Amino acid sequence: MGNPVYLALDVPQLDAAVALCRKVKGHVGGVKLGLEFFCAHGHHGVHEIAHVGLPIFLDLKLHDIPNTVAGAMQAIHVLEPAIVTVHAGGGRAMMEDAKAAAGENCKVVAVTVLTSLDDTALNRTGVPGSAHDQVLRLAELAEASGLDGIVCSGHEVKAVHDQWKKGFFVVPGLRPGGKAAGDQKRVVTPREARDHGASVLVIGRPISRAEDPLAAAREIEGTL
Ligand SMILES: O=C(O)c1cc(=O)[nH]c(=O)n1[C@@H]1O[C@H](COP(=O)(O)O)[C@@H](O)[C@H]1O
Repeated sequence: MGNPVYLALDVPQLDAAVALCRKVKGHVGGVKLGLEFFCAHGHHGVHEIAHVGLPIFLDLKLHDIPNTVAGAMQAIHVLEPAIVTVHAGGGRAMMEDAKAAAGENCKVVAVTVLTSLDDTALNRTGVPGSAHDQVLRLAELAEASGLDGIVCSGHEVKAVHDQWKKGFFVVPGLRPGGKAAGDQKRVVTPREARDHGASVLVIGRPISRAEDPLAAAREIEGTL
């Protein structure tokens, strides 16, 4: 298996994002372009990053009525992303239509409970119980909707993997030992996530904000 680390390019400047990608190429398996990047640089920015030659994970967290989400999926076909995210909270019909509209080579994965939420913050959104149970419920719905997998934290990935053997599991909220969690609440190390069944490890600031991003990427690679 190749390097499972996808670098989250949550960097405002396009030239800085391209330079960072070039620097760590060979020590990450792909790059994740999220809302900050896409809102600032759109299709043009994705094309610029694609020239670096790493697989692209387009993390747009689509969440709308089925027709609108399917239209958005069709509009990003040309960018040939390897992975795209939608929110599981959009429901079964939305996920089914998103998958049907995605290209053949594009994995569609559902965001379950954001890694920035703990149980208390989740309960305040009106969802009772634990983040763990909600992730398992939404994973079941994503599988029934024909998606490839889900996004969850390293706290849940083992249980989800036990329930959905062939699922594709994206795990963010990763911090190599001792690194500041920041806004993340449900955090594990990259190695723990991998050992518990993660398919993709999403890592942003521990690499992008490191004094030496290449050294940070290499160090993480060495722990896997
Ligand atoms: O869908 C995601 O990638 C995602 C889901 C989630 O629950 N939590 C989460 O942090 N992410 C993304 O993963 C990345 C984590 O970045 P760092 O906290 O800097 O490593 C960010 O780009 C987030 O948008």
